[in-house]
Amino acid sequence: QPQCTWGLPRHPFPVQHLHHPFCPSPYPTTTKPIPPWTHNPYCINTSSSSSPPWCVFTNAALPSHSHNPHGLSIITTPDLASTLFSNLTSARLDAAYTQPPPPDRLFLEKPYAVIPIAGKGMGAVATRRIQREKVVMVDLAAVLATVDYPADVAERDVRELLRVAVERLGDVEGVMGLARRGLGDLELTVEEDVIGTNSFQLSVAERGYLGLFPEVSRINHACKPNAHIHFSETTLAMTVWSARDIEAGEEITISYAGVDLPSVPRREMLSSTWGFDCSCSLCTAPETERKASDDRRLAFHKLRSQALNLAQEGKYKDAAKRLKELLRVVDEEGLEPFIGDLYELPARVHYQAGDLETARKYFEKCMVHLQKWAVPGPEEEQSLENVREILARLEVEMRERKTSKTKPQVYLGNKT
Ligand SMILES: C[S@@+](CC[C@H](N)C(=O)[O-])C[C@H]1O[C@@H](n2cnc3c(N)ncnc32)[C@H](O)[C@@H]1O
Repeated sequence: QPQCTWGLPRHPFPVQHLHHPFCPSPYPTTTKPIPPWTHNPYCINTSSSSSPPWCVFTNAALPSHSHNPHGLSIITTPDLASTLFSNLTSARLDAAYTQPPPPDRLFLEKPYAVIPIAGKGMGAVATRRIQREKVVMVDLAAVLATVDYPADVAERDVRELLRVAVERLGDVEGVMGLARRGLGDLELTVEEDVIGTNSFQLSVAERGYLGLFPEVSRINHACKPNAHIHFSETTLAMTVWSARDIEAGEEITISYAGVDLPSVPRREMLSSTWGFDCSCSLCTAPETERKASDDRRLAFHKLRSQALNLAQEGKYKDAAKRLKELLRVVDEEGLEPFIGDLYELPARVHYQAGDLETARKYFEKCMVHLQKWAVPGPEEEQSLENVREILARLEVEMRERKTSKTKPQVYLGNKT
């Protein structure tokens, strides 16, 4: 590969301190922007000469297939920007918008419209019936802003970076027109208000970012939502999946907080982090209904920690009993679509308890959950590979069991 992703020739020898040791940093700039950026990076230097500058990197034409691309601005260091963009090849981006293929992915036309919702500003409402487990929306980040500034970066510089990040986007009005909380006392700039009101906290390449997704950010929160979101570090896109059948005319909702939280911490989190008092159907339901939901969510946490402790003590049959009860509670509370990463626990516990049939059922559920990452990144690929291997080994073991009645022999641990 003679060239680096951002168009510069590779170093003949690796440079140790760079994330991409064979690629020069795209900073300092040349007079012409270096692809994939459509603008020269806008950078501020920190007072320490040894720390890297913090810059805005923009490609105003992404996603490239869109008629009205909102663009992507990343606020980070040059090395980190190159890490993010080296993943974001056009093939991967295309895949984010075409994977999974129908029938799991919905049609070319949007199955929703953004319209006013009483008491919540705007919101996304289904314009047709959406079956459970369909891709409803895919949205590339418009702004990814680091939350890891070193202490010597001044507040006014952070504001300036945000201003430039938004100003350079392909659809500035679209982004500036998103919801704002307008926290008067804090004297926020419009960009800060928009980002603070609409962004999700994300981890990319093990760093913390605020991610703004203009289309997803029109979806309101519900404590018992009918859709869920997946963010891919590989494509920097957020995918919205329906969690149950959604009827035409029904509002599409996601959870901004942990979907398993009981009402008090949930409402506190929504108020402190997102700045609003939740008026979703669960929060406005009669007291008895809210209490029943809280009881189930508390039981969920209690049963999970009991099952974990019992499994650690090697009491797999008791752990399996707790997990059976836990999954009943999950079902009753309608949380089943949101707990995909929990299935590994019952899978392993049932395996250790000698119930290979049930273990296989849960490993298959793990697989379905992992496959939901529309375009899996390297970590998801590895997890998928692990589960595939486990399932193959289980099949062999089940066949052997049928002939000789032995106890489980293989420990289904992660590959080291
Ligand atoms: C990410 S935006 C969602 C879209 C927004 N309603 C709009 O008009 O663009 C978050 C804002 O929507 C409103 N919101 C979202 N979910 C809500 C809920 N469950 N109850 C009340 N307000 C909500 C709050 O004003 C919140 O600050």
